[in-house]
Amino acid sequence: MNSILTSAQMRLADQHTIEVTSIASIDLMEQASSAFVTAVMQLYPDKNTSIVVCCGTGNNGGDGLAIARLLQVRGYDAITVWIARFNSYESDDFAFNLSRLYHTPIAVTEFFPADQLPDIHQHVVIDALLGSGLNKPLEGDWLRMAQHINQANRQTVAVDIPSGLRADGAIPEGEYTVRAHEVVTFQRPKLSFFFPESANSMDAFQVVDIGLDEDFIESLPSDFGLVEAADIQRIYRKRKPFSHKGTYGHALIIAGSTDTMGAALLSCGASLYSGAGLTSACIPKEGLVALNASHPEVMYCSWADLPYTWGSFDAVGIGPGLGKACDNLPTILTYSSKPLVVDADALSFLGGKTALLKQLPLHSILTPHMKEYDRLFGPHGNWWDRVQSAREQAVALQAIIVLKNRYTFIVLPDGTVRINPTGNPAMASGGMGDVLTGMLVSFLAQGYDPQEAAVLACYLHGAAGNQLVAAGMAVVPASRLIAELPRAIASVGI
Ligand SMILES: NC(=O)C1=CN([C@@H]2O[C@H](COP(=O)(O)OP(=O)(O)OC[C@H]3O[C@@H](n4cnc5c(N)ncnc54)[C@H](O)[C@@H]3O)[C@@H](O)[C@H]2O)[C@@H](O)CC1
Ligand SMILES: Nc1ncnc2c1ncn2[C@@H]1O[C@H](COP(=O)(O)OP(=O)(O)O)[C@@H](O)[C@H]1O
Ligand SMILES: [K+]
Repeated sequence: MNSILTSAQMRLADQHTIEVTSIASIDLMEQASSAFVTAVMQLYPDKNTSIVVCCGTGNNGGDGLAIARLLQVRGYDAITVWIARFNSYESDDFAFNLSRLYHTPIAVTEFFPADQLPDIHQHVVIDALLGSGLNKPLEGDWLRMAQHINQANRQTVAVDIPSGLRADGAIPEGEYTVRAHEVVTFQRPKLSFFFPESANSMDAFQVVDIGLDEDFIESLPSDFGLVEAADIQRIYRKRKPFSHKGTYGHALIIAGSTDTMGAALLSCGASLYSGAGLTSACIPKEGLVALNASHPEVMYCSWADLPYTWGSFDAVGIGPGLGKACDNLPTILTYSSKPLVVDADALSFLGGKTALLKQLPLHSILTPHMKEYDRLFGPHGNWWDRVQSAREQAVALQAIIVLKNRYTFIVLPDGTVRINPTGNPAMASGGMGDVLTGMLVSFLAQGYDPQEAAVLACYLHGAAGNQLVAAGMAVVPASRLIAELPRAIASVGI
C-alpha cells in the first residue's frame, strides 16, 4: 500500500531526504524537474511543440524554470517562460534556477500586478504557478493568470498539482484553479485527486518518482493509503489442489423483488464467478425461472427456511433490489453474529435508524454510493466532509464502509482509509454495485476477513472493468463484468 501524505508531511519527507541523503534541495528540485520533463516528452514527443512555462516565484515556479531549461537541453526549441511577479517573495531555489536560465536562449517575460497578459498561442502550457504551498484561494492577479491560461484552452500540464487546487482538505464549491489535462505529480498523488470535485481541475494524473526517501515516507503515520496490485497479491490465496466446493464457503444473497429481480441475479452471478464454493439466493419465488436460466449453479433458499438454514451460510449479503422485503431486516439482524454485507435498499431502509445500525454484526460491510451514504448519515456538502464522516461512523459502528465512486474509499473500523485505484467510466451503469455486493459476499464466504474481502472485491471489480476496456470495450454492462471476474482474479496470480 502506498501511503498518501499531507502537504506538511511531504515537506517533512523533502527535508528528511535532504538531511539524510545529503542531497542539496536545488538538486532535489532538479531531479523532480527532470522526472517531469521525461513525462512531458512522452506526452509531446514532437520537439517542435511550442510550450509556455508559467511560473510563480516559490518552489513550484522554481521547478518550472528548471523544466524549461531541461526541455531546451533535450531539443525542445520553442520554449517560452512567463514569471508571475505578483508579490515580492522568491524562494532560494527559484532564484538560483532563474540565474541558470539566463545562460540559455530561452525568452523570459516577467509580469507584475495589473500587467496585461499576451494571448497564449503555444500548443502546450506548463502550469508551475503554485504547488503544494497554496495556502488560500486564488485571487487578484493570480486568479486573472489562471483564468487567462484556462481561456487559452491549450494542452495544459500541471507541475505537481493544478495551481489553486489544495492538496488535502475540503475543495469548496466553485473554487477556481488552473484546469490541467494532465498532472505530473511528485512521489505521491495528493489526496484531493481522489475526490470527484477535483474533476474541475484535472483530467488525469501520473506520479513520478523524484527520489524522496521511501522508507521514511512509509514510516510516517497516514490515514489514507492507495491500494496496489502487490496488496492484492499478498491478500489473495490460491485455490488448493485437493479443494472442493466445501473449501470455498457458502454465500447467501438476500435480494430482489418482482420489479428488481435483475439486481439479485447480478449479485448471485458475481458471487459465483468470484469463486464461492456454493451460492444460494433468497429471492421471491417468481424469480426462480430467471435464476435457473441465468445461473443454474445457484441454489434457492426461501424466506420461511432462513431461520433454520442460516447457520449453514458462511457469509450473507442483503439489499440489492430488495424493495419492501427490507422490512425483514430487523429480524435478520437477530440471526446473525457474522459480518453482513449491506447494500442498496437495505442501506436506504437503515437511513436514520441509529438503533438498528448499532445492531449490525461487528465488521459488517456497508456499501453506499454517495446518495445512499447521505441518506444513511445525513447530507454532506463535499467529499472531504463525507469521507471524514465515514471515518467517524466506521469507528463508531465498528463497520467497514465502502464509499463507492470513481475511486472507492474503503473506510476501516480503525478510521483509516484505503483508496481503490481501479475502475473506469465504462463501468458507470446500473447493476455495477450489485456485482460488487456479490463479490464481497463471495470473498467473505471463502474465508477472507472483512477488510481483506473489501479491498479484494473493490480492486478486482475495477480491474475486471479495466481489462474489458483494454480489450476494446467502451461500455461495460454489469453482466459482462461478471463474466470477466475469473480472468481478473487470474491476473493477480493463480
Ligand atoms: N518534496 C517536495 O515536496 C518537493 C517539492 N517541490 C516543489 O515545491 C512545491 C512547493 O513549493 P513551495 O512550498 O515553495 O510553494 P509554492 O511554490 O506552491 O507557493 C509559494 C508561495 O506562494 C504563496 N501562496 C500560496 N497560496 C497563494 C495564493 N493563493 N495566492 C498567492 N500566493 C500564494 C505562499 O505563501 C508561498 O510563499 C511543490 O508543489 C513542488 O512543485 C520540488 O521542487 C522538489 C521536491
Ligand atoms: N466512473 C467510474 N469509475 C470507476 N468505477 C465506477 C465508475 N462508475 C461506477 N463505478 C463503480 O460501479 C459501482 C456502482 O455502484 P452503484 O452506484 O451502487 O450501482 P448500482 O446501484 O446500479 O448497482 C461502484 O462500485 C463504483 O465504484
Ligand atoms: K502547479
